[in-house]
Amino acid sequence: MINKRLFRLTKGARKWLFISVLNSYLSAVFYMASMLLFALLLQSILMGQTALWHVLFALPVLLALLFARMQTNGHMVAAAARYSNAARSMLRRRLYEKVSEQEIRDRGSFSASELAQTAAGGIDQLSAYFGRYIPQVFSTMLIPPTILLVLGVFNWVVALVLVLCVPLIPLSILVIRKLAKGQSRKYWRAYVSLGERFLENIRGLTTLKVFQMDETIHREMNQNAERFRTSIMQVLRGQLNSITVMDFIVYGGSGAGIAAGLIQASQGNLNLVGLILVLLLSTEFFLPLRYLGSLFHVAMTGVSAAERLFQFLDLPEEQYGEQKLSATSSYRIEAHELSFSYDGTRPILQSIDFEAQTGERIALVGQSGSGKSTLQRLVSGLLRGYKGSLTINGNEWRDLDPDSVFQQVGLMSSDSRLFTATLRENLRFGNPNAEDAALIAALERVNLRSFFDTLSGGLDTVLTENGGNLSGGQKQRLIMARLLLADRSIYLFDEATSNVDADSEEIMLDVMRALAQEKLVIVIAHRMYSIRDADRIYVLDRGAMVQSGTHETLISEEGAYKRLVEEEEKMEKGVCADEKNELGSH
Ligand SMILES: Nc1ncnc2c1ncn2[C@@H]1O[C@H](COP(=O)(O)OP(=O)(O)OP(=O)(O)O)[C@@H](O)[C@H]1O
Repeated sequence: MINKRLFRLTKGARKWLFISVLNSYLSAVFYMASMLLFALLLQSILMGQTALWHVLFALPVLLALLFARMQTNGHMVAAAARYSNAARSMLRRRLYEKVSEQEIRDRGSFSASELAQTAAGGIDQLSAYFGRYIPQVFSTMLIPPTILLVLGVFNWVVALVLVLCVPLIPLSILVIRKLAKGQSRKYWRAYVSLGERFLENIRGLTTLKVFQMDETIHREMNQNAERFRTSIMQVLRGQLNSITVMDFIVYGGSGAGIAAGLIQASQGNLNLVGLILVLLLSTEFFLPLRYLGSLFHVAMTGVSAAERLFQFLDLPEEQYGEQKLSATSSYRIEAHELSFSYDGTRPILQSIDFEAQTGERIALVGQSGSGKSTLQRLVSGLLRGYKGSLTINGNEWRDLDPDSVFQQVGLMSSDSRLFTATLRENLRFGNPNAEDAALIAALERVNLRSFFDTLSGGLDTVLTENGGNLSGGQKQRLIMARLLLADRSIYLFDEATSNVDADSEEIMLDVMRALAQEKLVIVIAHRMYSIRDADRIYVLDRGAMVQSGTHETLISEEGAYKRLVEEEEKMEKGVCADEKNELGSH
């Protein structure tokens, strides 16, 4: 009835659940006490035995009980909301931790938009699960048995009739639950798929327009929306049907209890107070069960969202050590027989030997898919789970605490991002304490000073999403300035200069060369000419390290490096010839 894993997650917040259930129970007790008092008063009125002090005593007590019930109801709702909020923030925190851990590794079948939807809508669906459903399960276990006990004191036959009707409710809940589970899953899948496709299509709208696919996708989106509408209607229909069945059982059951009470009273087995209580409490006996039943659909939808969430949380995790990497002025990275696989089956890197140290500019080259980025990620400490040895200053990477590694390592790739914030805020991601003068000096190092001077807002200029109001070259140079402000000891550049103009590339390459005077710089290059003067070049081929050395030694060997250089030269000649032909034809 309660999803054990979801319930276990709320360990730290159960105090609020206890307070909510306690208040719900007290509220029911106050109600029963007020009904008993009311029944006694009514009996004395009907029997003509009412004295003035009866009324003077009963009225304030009734009012006090009413007030106490109102208060406990308020506390019940507030505590349940706190329980729900605490549970949802725990889930969100766990999800965000996992997302940041999983960012580099395989996210399995989970797209970014599904995760965003789960974090927002999915976890919100659980609001009713934690805030209403779970407290109600416990209240239902406590309140109806207490009412039964009170009625049983007056007449056990009435109590028995009510008890006999009870199994009908869990039975109907079980049937509804079976039917509803499939519907809730379908609803959640339709919801996620609609959101996912919508986000993807909006992001790729220009591409869709260029290929004149926007109309087709529009129609597809309409079909998705219709599927979503149908599944929502199914869930609502199921909910209405189940409420109708519940109502039938609740009012039928309380009718049976009242009928039994009347028969017992007519046979002289139930006094007037007892009869009035049967009339007033029979429906109250069934109401918690009915309310629980009506929450089932909401709860099931939340659980369906949680199932996907748990599948994500259960993806294998990176194992990190706790050893701190001590800060020093010189670092040496060594890999020996280093192998890696993302999924444990397909080898991506095989028996790699590699070394690099402060004061060097090291280049990694190779065909697309040869494993360069994977090696970079291992060296940056983002990926673990490797076989063989990878050390930094003699410390095995897998034993190190990731934060102490990230303090020394700066990584820039072609998909490093800028944020929707001012220029100053974006730069300060690198160093939150940097003064404006330091920010401007960093801009100067990447030759953005003159551009900065043209901005009317200066450092307060707001950048749109991922630097949308900058050119490709300006964006990458700005990201580089941010990295320089971080002042790391080891700099990793993964195709940082791809998609930038020749001028920007030259500026960025100069910065890398200058950095290598006193830092350790490892560059993944897609243009071979840009790393000709590197201290050492490593050549990867299908996950294996096939060559290493300087440009001069490598170009003199018949091997993968020479082939890569020749391919690039051939391509460049081809481009030049095309350009000449084009000019000739004009
Ligand atoms: N997160 C991932 N999960 C599973 N496989 C991955 C993942 N990232 C990369 N791979 C696979 O690992 C192999 C090496 O990829 P990697 O990105 O390291 O190559 P690369 O040499 O940097 O390629 P490119 O020059 O095209 O960027 C590829 O076959 C790729 O499919």
